[in-house]
Amino acid sequence: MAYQHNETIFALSTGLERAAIAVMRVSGAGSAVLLQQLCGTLPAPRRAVLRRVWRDSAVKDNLLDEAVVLWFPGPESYTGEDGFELHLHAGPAIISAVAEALVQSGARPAEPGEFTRRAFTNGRMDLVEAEGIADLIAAETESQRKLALAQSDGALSKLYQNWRERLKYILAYQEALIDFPDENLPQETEQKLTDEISNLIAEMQSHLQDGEKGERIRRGVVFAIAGPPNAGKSSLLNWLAERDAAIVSSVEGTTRDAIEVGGTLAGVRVTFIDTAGLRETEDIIEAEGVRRALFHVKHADCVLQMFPGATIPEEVFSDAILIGNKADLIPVPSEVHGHEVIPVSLKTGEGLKALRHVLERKVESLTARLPGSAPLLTRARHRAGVQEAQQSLAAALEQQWPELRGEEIRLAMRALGRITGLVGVEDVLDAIFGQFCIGK
Ligand SMILES: Nc1nc2c(c(=O)[nH]1)N(C=O)[C@@H](CNc1ccc(C(=O)N[C@@H](CCC(=O)O)C(=O)O)cc1)CN2
Ligand SMILES: Nc1nc2c(ncn2[C@@H]2O[C@H](COP(=O)(O)OP(=O)(O)OP(=O)(O)O)[C@@H](O)[C@H]2O)c(=O)[nH]1
Ligand SMILES: [Mg+2]
Repeated sequence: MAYQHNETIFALSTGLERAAIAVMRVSGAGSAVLLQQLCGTLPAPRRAVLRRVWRDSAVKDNLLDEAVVLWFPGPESYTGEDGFELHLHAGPAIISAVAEALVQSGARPAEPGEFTRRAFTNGRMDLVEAEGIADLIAAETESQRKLALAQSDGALSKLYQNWRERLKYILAYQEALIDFPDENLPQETEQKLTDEISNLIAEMQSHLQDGEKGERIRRGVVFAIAGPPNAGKSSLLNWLAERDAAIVSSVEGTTRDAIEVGGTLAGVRVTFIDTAGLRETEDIIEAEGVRRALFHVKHADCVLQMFPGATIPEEVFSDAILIGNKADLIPVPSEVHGHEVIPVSLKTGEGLKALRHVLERKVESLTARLPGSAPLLTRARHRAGVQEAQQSLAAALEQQWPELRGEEIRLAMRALGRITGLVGVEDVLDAIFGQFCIGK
């Protein structure tokens, strides 16, 4: 898509559901003329004022609304361009009349993420911060909110920038080695460079090995509920979901499709997946259900492995919490193959409070961080970039020739620069900003 900066764009930046106030946001070079046309003289920068909004204020043609108006002259604005906001009464007729007036005066509706894309292009924020803003808008839980706020505020960007800056220094010394081969830099300096590269590799390693906590907080912790038919898996899902999400029946093999339900535990987004009862079966549809169940067992962050009463499972899945159900009917063993069992009854409710407690602790341990620890990795895109940088640095250490070593360091810098959007990112911008909502 050819990118036009001079076009003036507008969008409704508040939710589409019925609300009292609607914020119409405008950005671009034509903003001053547009605002004067609608509301008369320009208000003081960044001050909220009450104004009448006209289709054409000069001739007092067609009063559209009385609104709170904000004028944001560039570059001290969100996008870095001239812009303004109309805080309108949220009547659909008002919103469409104002939108029509804006279009008639040459503005066009913004594309998803276009305001933030302009902010990025105008150097108001980097790509990692822009992604943080998208996450902030999507955040549904406390942990998502905190993670996104730190990222949109530049904490993660600083980490990547710091690595890149340090590589720049290393490269400068490397270049000195290349340019003045005779004036051999002291052995000590060479050792320092090698040490610093090793330090960076180690720092990147600990960032990459954060147990995917950031990614988990973003997408949610996934629990798969698995076990033999009739164990009470769907009953458990319904209890967790607080609604009748899955069919419960005494017929073995009731559940076939995997049924996903979202929720919040300990301030963290979670997904519970109910699956088909695991057994050998001739029924091809049920067999497909079992195949899918095993897929979820393999990919979940934690398996809630359920068995009914005394029917002890032969194997315990890795990362599993063992739940012995139907404690009202049959005594449940307190451990299986050395693993602790949580006895519950989905019928009487016994043990469920203790189970919720165990799940909350599990979620906490899967996402917890030490206070003051380095920012978490949040996206596969960043992970790929850091991995690439780390591989280039490992290759740099292998190189004997300063020229080739310098080349590897440059590749590492490039990989980091792509994460924050400093270099070579045109190809990813459409994909990144296309995921934003309109009006952001
Ligand atoms: N009404 C309204 N609320 C909003 C936004 C908005 O655009 N409009 N935001 C949009 O995302 C967020 C706040 N972010 C903003 C970031 C920068 C500027 C801005 O004008 N910055 C100038 C001036 C700063 C100042 O007044 O000191 C600057 O940084 O130079 C405004 C909002 C959340 N709330
Ligand atoms: N007595 C008793 N019955 C239960 C309990 N939990 C579930 N049941 C019953 O056990 C039967 C099976 O429950 P489901 O939740 O459908 O079991 P499931 O594991 O999803 O079974 P499949 O989908 O066939 O794999 C139903 O009749 C439930 O009412 C319990 O704690 N005690
Ligand atoms: Mg079921």
